[in-house]
Amino acid sequence: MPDKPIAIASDHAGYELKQLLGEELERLGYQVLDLGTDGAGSVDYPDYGYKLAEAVSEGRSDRGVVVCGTGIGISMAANRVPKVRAALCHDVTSTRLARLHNDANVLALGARLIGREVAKDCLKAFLETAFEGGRHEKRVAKLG
Ligand SMILES: O=C(CO)[C@H](O)[C@H](O)[C@H](O)COP(=O)(O)O
Repeated sequence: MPDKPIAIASDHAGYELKQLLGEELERLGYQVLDLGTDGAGSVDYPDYGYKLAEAVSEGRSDRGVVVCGTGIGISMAANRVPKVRAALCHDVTSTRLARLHNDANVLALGARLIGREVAKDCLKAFLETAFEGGRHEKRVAKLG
């Protein structure tokens, strides 16, 4: 298990799935850093995308999960923060490849697009798949 917690954040559209994934993380034995939102009331996804990305960029967490309705807006926000590589994934294959090839440190999910079981499978793949390195090292380095 990592020393640092897994950070999670969402807007209102992703709130329910974020809660579910937080519970799943705890069930799997991970520490969780929940950065909100804290209910189903309408909020703005950039606020939570930035908040989580800053926690990863500053080293308070090595991995994070962000959720909004589609995963698009919150991943756009997260990717504006230095050292963050957020990958919007819809299935286990894209999630595995985001780790293997891109060394993604943030998983973005769309709560209105994927089911709960797929989301949990993506979460597990995100946490359990190592970066492949090799030819991918210099490409990831070019992302800054
Ligand atoms: O940012 C998004 C789209 O890229 C998210 O899906 C938001 O959750 C969505 O836009 C929120 O929509 P709502 O109608 O305000 O619930």
